[in-house]
Amino acid sequence: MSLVIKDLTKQYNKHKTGLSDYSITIEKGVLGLLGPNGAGKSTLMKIIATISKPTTGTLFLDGEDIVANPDRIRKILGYLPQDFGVYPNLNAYEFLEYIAAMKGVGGNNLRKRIDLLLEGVNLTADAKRPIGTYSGGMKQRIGIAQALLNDPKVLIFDEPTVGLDPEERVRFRQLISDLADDCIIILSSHIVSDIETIADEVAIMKNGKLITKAAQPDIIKLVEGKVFETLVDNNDVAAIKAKYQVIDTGRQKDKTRVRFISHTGATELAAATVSATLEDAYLFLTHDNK
Ligand SMILES: Nc1ncnc2c1ncn2[C@@H]1O[C@H](COP(=O)(O)OP(=O)(O)OP(=O)(O)O)[C@@H](O)[C@H]1O
Repeated sequence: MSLVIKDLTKQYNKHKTGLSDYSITIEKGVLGLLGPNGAGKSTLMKIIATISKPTTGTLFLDGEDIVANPDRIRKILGYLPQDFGVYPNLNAYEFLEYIAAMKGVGGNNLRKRIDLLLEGVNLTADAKRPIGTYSGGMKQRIGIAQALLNDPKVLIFDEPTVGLDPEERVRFRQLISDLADDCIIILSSHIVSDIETIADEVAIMKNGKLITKAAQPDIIKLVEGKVFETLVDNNDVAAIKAKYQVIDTGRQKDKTRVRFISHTGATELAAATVSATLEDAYLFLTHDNK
C-alpha cells in the first residue's frame, strides 16, 4: 500500500497558506510528523482524511485519485482529529456503537470488537459511565478507540498523546506497533520523544513545507559530529547563545551545562562532541536561521 502526494498546496486565504508544493510518498509503517506550530501537520492530515480539499496537487492511494474518489480511502480510514469532540451523555459503549453506525460497521462481532478496543485503551472499567465525566486523557483514549473501530488500513492520529500519562503513552505505543505491519499510520506530535519511540520514519515540516523525510538514523546523521556540550560559568551562557544554536541548558552545581550546535567546532570553549539525538536534528532543521 502506498500513498503518493504530489505538489500539494492548501491556500486558506490570501494571507494563509497551510501547505505549499508539498510532495511525499508514504508506505506501510509508522510515519511521525514533526513540526512547530503552524507547520501544516493538521492541514496535511485533514487532506489525507478527505475532510479538507487541496487547492492544487494530487493524492493517490495505490494509484487511485482520492481527491476525485474520497470514498476509496474513507472505507479504510481511522482518524483522530486534534479537536476531537465527544457526546457527554453517552457512555463509552453507546458512543462507540454510534460511531460504528456512522461508519457502517456492524455485524455479530461488533460488541466483541468494542470490548477489545476498550480493553486496548484501558477503559473497560469506566465503559458504563457518561463520557462527560471522563478526564482529558480518558477522552483522548476513547478517541483512539473510535479511530480503530472499522479495522482501518490508513490511520491518522493528530496529536494522539496529548493528555496521556506515561503509562498510557506506553500502552498507545504498543497498540500502534501491533498495527504497524499492516497499515499506513501517520501521527503528529510536538513531543519529539513520542515520535522517537513510535515512528519508523519521520517527516520534519516547517511553514507548510517538507524539510526532510527519512528513517530516524538518517535524520540524526545530518547533525552527527555537530552537537557539543560544555560546562561554563552561568555568566558565559549568553555569549554562547549569541554565537551558536543552543539546544538545551541545565544547571550543574554552580555551573551551566550547555548543549549546542556548531558546524566548525568550538575551539574557544572546552566543548566535546556528544552523540546526536532526533531532538537535536529536529531543532537544527527547523531553526529560523537555517
Ligand atoms: N481554517 C483555517 N483558516 C485559515 N488558516 C488556517 C486554517 N487552518 C490552518 N490555517 C493556517 O495554516 C497554517 C498551518 O496550520 P496547521 O494547523 O496545519 O499547522 P500544524 O502544524 O498542525 O500546527 P499545530 O501544531 O499548532 O497544530 C497555519 O498558518 C494556520 O494558521
